[in-house]
Amino acid sequence: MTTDISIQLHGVSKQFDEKVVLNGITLAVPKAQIFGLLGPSGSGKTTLVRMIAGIDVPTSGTVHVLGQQMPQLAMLSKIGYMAQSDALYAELTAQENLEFFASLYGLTGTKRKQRIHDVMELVDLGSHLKKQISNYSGGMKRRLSLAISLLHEPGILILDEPTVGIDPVLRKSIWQELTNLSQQGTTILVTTHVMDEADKCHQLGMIRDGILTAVGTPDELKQATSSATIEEAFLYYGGVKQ
Ligand SMILES: Nc1ncnc2c1ncn2[C@@H]1O[C@H](COP(=O)(O)OP(=O)(O)OP(=O)(O)O)[C@@H](O)[C@H]1O
Repeated sequence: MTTDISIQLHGVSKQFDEKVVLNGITLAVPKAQIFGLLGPSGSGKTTLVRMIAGIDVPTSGTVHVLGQQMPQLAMLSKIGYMAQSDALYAELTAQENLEFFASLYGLTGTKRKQRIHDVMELVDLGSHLKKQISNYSGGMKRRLSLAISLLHEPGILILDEPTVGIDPVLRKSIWQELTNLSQQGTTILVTTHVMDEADKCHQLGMIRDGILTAVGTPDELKQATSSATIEEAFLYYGGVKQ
């Protein structure tokens, strides 16, 4: 495996009982790239990112992250994962949630304090640190989940629809930060339904019924489908446009 590939999948399939959800996915994501996964609801995006994060295992095929076969406990500290549903402790404050995750990642002392401050500023929740999560809105919970995934400065960031419920102004600054992180060497895998976000990715993978139907830069996918926009290309690969 070449060292400049951060995420490598070979023939990854996943079956739940009789149902084939992913079918033979082979994919390589280079280091420092923002790779977007696009596909209709139920096409298998979450199932795929969960296997890359090491939370689930393929029925067949292999997943390597930074050259290590997944799942692997030692990779926990190298991966930031933001799931679609927020994994937060509702009865605790934001600060207590952040401190819990920081301790999982071995962050202590001044460094922990600094990181908590930095990630909360980034998601514009700096003034809500002491608030109990049960009093957070849906969008605030999403932002806190994103902050937690960034806490330990992971080399691999896996974000499952990170900007759902986040207003356009903050969405823009979050994407600016994702671009900065990728420029500093972070590899980012993101699922999205938002087309202007898809356009900001270096490469896109289109998934339909568990099959990776196309991979390329936004411009390549537009050209290949004679589409003026990514939305049109998405509809083509999603099977809507004839
Ligand atoms: N644990 C499970 N057991 C059985 N079926 C499952 C399980 N997890 C996912 N599925 C099925 O796998 C398919 C793909 O689901 P997945 O959540 O990966 O899709 P998705 O592309 O992320 O959808 P969305 O965009 O709506 O989030 C769906 O039909 C779903 O019902």
